[in-house]
Amino acid sequence: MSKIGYLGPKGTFTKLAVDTAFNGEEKQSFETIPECIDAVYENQIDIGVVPIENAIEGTVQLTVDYLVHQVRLPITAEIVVPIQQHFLVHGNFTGQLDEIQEVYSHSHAIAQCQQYLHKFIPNATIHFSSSTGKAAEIVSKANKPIAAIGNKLAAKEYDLNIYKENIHDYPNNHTRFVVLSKDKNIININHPVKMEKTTLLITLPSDYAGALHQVISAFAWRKMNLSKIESRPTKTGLGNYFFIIDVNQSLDDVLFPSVKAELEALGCSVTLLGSYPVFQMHL
Ligand SMILES: O=C(O)C(=O)Cc1ccccc1
Repeated sequence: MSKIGYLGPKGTFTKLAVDTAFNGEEKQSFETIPECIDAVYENQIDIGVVPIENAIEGTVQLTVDYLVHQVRLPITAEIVVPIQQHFLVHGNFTGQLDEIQEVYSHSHAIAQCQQYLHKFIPNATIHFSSSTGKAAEIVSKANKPIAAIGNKLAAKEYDLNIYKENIHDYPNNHTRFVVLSKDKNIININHPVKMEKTTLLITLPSDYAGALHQVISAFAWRKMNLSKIESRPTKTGLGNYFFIIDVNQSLDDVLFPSVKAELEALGCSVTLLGSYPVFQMHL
């Protein structure tokens, strides 16, 4: 039986993702994304699950940067989960919304509910917490009118009332979670595979006109479909970037080696971050 770590504490969306995708396994919560990734690296756990991208707010930069710059672990699966954000208050709170002085949540959850916060409690102070579960924990222990943004599991785990359901600004809210493990054979997710994907990290040669165009062309003329391309600073100086590219197919012996050779001939470096199945969850 594998030991699975996740961004906790109890009641996070990551925990919901883990509970839906894996059953029966031993689970351990971590307060931060780097702690969870480190634990896989140091073999304290076999599998780590952390958020990587939200449909409304975009990439979870901490996850990408930690995986690229600090601890390289293969992505061995992706779990996509629908996200519903609720406004959670302490059970003792019976007052009006405008009495709420502070709102706690993960920065992505706050960003997903920007319009609701702006419209209904524009004067509340926003506090960012390491996760939505942590925010719910803080509210459960507080003795003043504060609120958290989180899911139904958090309301249940911390005995909070759902003051208002579905406060996220856009209806089609989903988050992608990456499954990280040294051994891809231990991943046992009994759900239909939606698609196969490969994630590459590409660094361009500096000062080379049209380099990005040529990189994209290498995939285009091979009819390799890209579902994401994102630039991030290399952290070596202003204006230096690497690209993370998601290709909608699994690693093979023909197309990927030839793309790699073509890009390397241009002076690019190409690193594989993972080739993995994508599972779409329905909660
Ligand atoms: O904080 C959580 O519950 C997480 O798992 C991270 C997150 C935050 C907001 C939306 C999706 C995932």
